Amino acid sequence: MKKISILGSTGSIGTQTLDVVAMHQDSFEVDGLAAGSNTALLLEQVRRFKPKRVSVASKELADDIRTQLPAGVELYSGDDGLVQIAAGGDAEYVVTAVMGSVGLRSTLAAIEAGRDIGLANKETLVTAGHLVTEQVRRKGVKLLPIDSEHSAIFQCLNGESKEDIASITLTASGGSFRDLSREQLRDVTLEDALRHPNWAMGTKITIDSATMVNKGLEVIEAHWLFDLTYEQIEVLLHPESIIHSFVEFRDSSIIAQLGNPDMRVPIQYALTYPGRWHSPAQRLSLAQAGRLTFREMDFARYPALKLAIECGKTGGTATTAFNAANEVAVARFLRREISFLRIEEILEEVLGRHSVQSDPSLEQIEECDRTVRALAQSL
Ligand SMILES: NC(=O)C1=CN([C@@H]2O[C@H](COP(=O)(O)OP(=O)(O)OC[C@H]3O[C@@H](n4cnc5c(N)ncnc54)[C@H](OP(=O)(O)O)[C@@H]3O)[C@@H](O)[C@H]2O)C=CC1
Ligand SMILES: CC(=O)[C@@H](O)[C@H](O)COP(=O)(O)O
Ligand SMILES: [Mn+2]
Repeated sequence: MKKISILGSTGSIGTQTLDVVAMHQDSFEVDGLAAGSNTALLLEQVRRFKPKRVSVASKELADDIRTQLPAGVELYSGDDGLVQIAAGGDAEYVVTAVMGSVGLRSTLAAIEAGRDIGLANKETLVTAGHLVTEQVRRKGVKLLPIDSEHSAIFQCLNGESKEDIASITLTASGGSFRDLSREQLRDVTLEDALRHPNWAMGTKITIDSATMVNKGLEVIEAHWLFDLTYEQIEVLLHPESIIHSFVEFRDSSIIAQLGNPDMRVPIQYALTYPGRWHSPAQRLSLAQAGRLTFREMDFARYPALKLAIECGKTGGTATTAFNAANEVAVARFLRREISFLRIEEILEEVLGRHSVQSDPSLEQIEECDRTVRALAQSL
């Protein structure tokens, strides 16, 4: 029995993690669940998976559900609530699946408590990768990637030595607007942007895929997870999302990981590593797929990807600022306050004004995150 807690249990990754748990009920016990504001779904999850502790985004939401929880279930709220689910109780493994840098403190708390991490919350590594990876090393815990590209790279590197890696390539679907020119992006709607061609995901990451910010965040995530230089990390357009990513070694061999786009596979692998268990995912038939296609990444078409990689190379608070500005810009687009192209403009404007601090402490990261959010909201 592996005891796990899930931060963001009501989201796309959170619910799919519980699908995996439900499929292997004799192997997992759910200790804690943290949700945001979807209390109806959280209560359903409580009835089904019987966690000992739960958390919601605010005290008001906690007050709403207090009387509906079974006796004995501990109830927490807010950012401290997330930390309680991450580091309290006796889970040995924490899945971090909240959206955004709000997940940073709870991820650090889970690592400090000696828990292995299944990491979906890529913003945590983008905003403070040096703090997270340093703490992982110090505590000797496992940091297992859930993001499909990083799970693919992790699988390709199994048993290989780091010195033999020439480069890794993250594949990109191209997102909802991959067949549109920049000119055509002027008039796109929120509904269009939310129609990802291959993956059903939360709203924020779906918009990030359309701007190609998602791939930028993933390049930075890969830098921290695999300790590679930015020069070793490449990006390739692959509209079918069948090859999830690949590694080229110094002898020119390439090892890739393939599968139908279904997040339950990388989620399960992160939970069962190094084991491979039966999964409900539909098997990939290459004969049926017929052909796989690739296009070189067009950095002029996707300027936010270029900017993200530049921030990664700069380091320090540049990636913190990039992430915070993006979270705010995407939230504003989702509220229909700004147009799709304005997201990129806000990123450019914020980064243009940002003074980078190198090797920032947690407090400096949080201060940068706060300041940039205020600026991105005001633009
Ligand atoms: N979806 C996917 O296929 C993939 C996602 N990822 C990454 O995984 C992470 C989650 O993505 P996804 O599942 O799509 O996102 P969703 O928006 O679907 O889910 C986000 C989850 O976080 C919770 N949450 C949001 N804010 C807070 C808060 N302040 N306190 C506590 N909980 C909060 C939400 O709660 P509620 O809904 O109750 O408000 C929800 O459970 C992101 O970092 C994303 O980049 C990576 C690869 C693939
Ligand atoms: C499923 C997953 O890992 C997402 O991050 C996915 O990669 C999004 O696809 P694109 O960013 O390639 O459109
Ligand atoms: Mn991904």
